[in-house]
Amino acid sequence: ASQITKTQDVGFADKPMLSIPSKIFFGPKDVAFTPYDEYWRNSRSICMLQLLNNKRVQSFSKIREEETSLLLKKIKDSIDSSQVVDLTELFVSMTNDVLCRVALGRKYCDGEEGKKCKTLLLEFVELLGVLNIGDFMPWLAWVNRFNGLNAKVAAEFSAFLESVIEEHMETKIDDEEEESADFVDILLQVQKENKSGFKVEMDSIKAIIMDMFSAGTDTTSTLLEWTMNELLRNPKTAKIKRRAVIKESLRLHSPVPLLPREAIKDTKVLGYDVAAGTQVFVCPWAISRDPTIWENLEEFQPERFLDSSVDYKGLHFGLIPFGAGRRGCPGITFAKVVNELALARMLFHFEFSLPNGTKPEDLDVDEALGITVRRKFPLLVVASPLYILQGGLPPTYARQIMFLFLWLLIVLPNYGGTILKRFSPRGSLGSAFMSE
Ligand code: HEM
Repeated sequence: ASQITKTQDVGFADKPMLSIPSKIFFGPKDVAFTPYDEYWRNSRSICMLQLLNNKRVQSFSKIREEETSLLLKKIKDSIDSSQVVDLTELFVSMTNDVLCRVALGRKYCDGEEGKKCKTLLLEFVELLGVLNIGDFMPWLAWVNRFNGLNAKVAAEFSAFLESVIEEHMETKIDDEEEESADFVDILLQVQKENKSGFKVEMDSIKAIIMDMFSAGTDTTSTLLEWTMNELLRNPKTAKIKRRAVIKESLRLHSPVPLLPREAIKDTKVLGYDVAAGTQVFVCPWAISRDPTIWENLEEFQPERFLDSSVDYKGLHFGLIPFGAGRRGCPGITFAKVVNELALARMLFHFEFSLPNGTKPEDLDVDEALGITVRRKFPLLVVASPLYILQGGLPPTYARQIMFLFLWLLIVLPNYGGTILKRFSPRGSLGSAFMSE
């Protein structure tokens, strides 16, 4: 990994030309599947400087808060109706909705009307996980060509984005609204200003937006799903600081298992000859389970990160879930804040257990095949409120403040410790997360 993404980063910065992404991204004209050329440099720079920089990610905080509140409300509703919660479904919905609002300005997947749009989005992301055997063994290309069904999904998604872009073109945003601009607004602005001399065509806008969905939704919901999976299997670890928990989840379940690269010129890697055009796959999943790097590697032990400087930003090659080098993930900050907020809020408000008396150690950990490694089956849980005095999730904070006030005034000075221990043996769980 270090050879490919650091020492010889430029020499392996190309991506294999895969037939499905090339078709659905119009060339490809996105960022993730584009060869290492002038086009990639320009589109990547738009992503880094305009769409995913810290300031921009910060400007979407209200969207994150609202969408995580909605997630909590759905969990609360499940408690009120004594239903099992499908966390997988909730995470997929939340990440889609966040991306929809950030990229397109509003949710298109709400209500009955939106069901079709939701299915379309999910099918589109799935499409990228389809392996076209012909890309690797040309003589088998006939086995699964880019078939009619795939082409239909791609065309529908493209038409949907076109209508969204036209809608945006009709509504002008002024300078004051700059702060609340979504990705389509920003890309249209870059197209208009044409400062860098890079001509942003309509296909590029569509492809970059499509990239945000394909690279940002599945990966984020997969990470949330596996983190909850591991916290359910190892309840004690939830008390450990969340960053460590997320790092350990990324170590055991790198959402993207393979980083595809292509050699630009003839070279040598660790003594082996590698010819120009050779496809090379770095495997973060396997590296994270390498016994020469990790102890007790099958165990979920977030504490291993507590006194360690190892991070996932691409500098420690034993942990590269976001890749590394010039093709490394530009969405780390975006993903980090959504994940941390969703997890912290969920664990602060609720306790989760497995339905039908399933023991934590019996929770299945089967993985599905695809561009991301998701759980094979949905993660079903039973939720219960963590604090006995918590009166649900009011639309405003007024009720919570009132409860807090009463709690501080009457209950806490007298019986605080006893009550918390008695009714919520894991009371410190949420507090540990929120204290950060
Ligand atoms: C937990 C969440 C995420 C994970 C695990 C993840 C992981 C990755 C990985 C492994 C790569 C390939 C890196 C390489 O080849 O070295 C990548 C690329 C990329 N990611 Fe992410 N990602 C996540 C979230 C996001 C988000 C939220 C966005 C945008 C909204 C995003 C946008 C991209 C883009 C555009 C690329 C292509 C970069 C290029 O080829 O230059 N990712 N990501």
